[in-house]
Amino acid sequence: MSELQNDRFLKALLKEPVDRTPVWMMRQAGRYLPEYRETRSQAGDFLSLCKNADLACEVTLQPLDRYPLDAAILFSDILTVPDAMGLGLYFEAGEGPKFKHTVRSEQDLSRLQTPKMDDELKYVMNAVSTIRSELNGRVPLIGFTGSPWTLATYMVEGGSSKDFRHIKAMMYSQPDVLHELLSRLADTVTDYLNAQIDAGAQAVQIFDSWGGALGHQAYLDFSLAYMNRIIAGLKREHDGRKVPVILFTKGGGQWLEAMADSGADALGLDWTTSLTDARQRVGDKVALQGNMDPCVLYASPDRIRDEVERILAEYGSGTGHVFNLGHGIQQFVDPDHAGAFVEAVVELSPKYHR
Ligand SMILES: Cc1c2[nH]c(c1CCC(=O)O)Cc1[nH]c(c(CCC(=O)O)c1C)Cc1[nH]c(c(CCC(=O)O)c1C)Cc1[nH]c(c(C)c1CCC(=O)O)C2
Repeated sequence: MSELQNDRFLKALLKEPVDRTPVWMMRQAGRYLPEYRETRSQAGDFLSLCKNADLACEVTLQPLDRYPLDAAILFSDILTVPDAMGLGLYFEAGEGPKFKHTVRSEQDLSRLQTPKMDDELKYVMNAVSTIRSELNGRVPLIGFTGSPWTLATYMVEGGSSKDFRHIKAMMYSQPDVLHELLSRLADTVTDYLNAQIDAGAQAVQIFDSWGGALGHQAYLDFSLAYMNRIIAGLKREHDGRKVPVILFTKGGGQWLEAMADSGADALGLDWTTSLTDARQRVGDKVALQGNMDPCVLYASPDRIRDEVERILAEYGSGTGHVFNLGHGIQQFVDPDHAGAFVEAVVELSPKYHR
């Protein structure tokens, strides 16, 4: 495996000095790029694209060919895990993900399969190793998983949800069933991330997209507790180098202190939290990733640049910041605006590292 040519992303996550602030975008490979839409139509549909290592690799690299990004992220989806547990994932045009089967009872739980990383989920590991070899050391590759809580929301609701009524009803009236589901997910997801690390992932991110929908105590008991368990079970080294872990709870700004005790190296922040406050609260323990509102990319390149400058100043000088959006880039963004964002970070950030 060839030497890493650009390691400022890994260094910033470990709070080692860097020459400028590293930058990548959540969902950087996706529908806002015409070349992505082209490759997806070649694959037939989104899931076939995820399951074809060569095409998944191709779309992973597309944003890197356009922009000076400091990391690549595996092209896949968090819902590959519940799919491999037997729930039958499919995508309805314009409606997002759906499952053929849901998990709402003890009996549903007993039907769940325990997927093997070298069988049902082998295609993900093939994508990781194909991407690593194709990247050839340009930038590090990020692996990822959904958090147990976030995966469970899709498994219990049967798809996306606004109110989370089935899973919250379960949480309040059958907490043991939900704990059992979360526990099974924590074990599977720990294996899943370790298999990605073995296959070549150089950092991993846990996406807890819906942790912010929980009450204070419920977040600690039903989301964070299981993420703590995962992090404790991860192989944290590969090829003699530390594999940093990023924990991202969308809407989790109020729990940063508790999240900083999870063992994660970095916390992902959405745009509702100030980087100055976050750094004061937990900056001695963890690095911070974020946190521009993805909708800023609908504004002009000049306005985007101003916002990048504001966020760089909000974090302040020194390492420990990975620039990102506060959530995934949206499909209607102009690719040139995404370029203006990345270039602004590249151009404006060196003065914070002198
Ligand atoms: C909740 C969640 C999902 N998937 C994911 C999350 C957590 C992050 C978040 O909060 O956004 C994570 C994800 N999904 C995708 C990636 C790829 C890596 C990346 O570039 O960041 C990652 C890291 C590709 C994708 N995953 C999906 C697409 C769009 C599929 C298409 O091509 O039509 C992509 C590029 C599909 C997907 N997958 C999921 C939904 C709700 C949807 C449909 C949403 C929509 O329609 O915009 C579940």
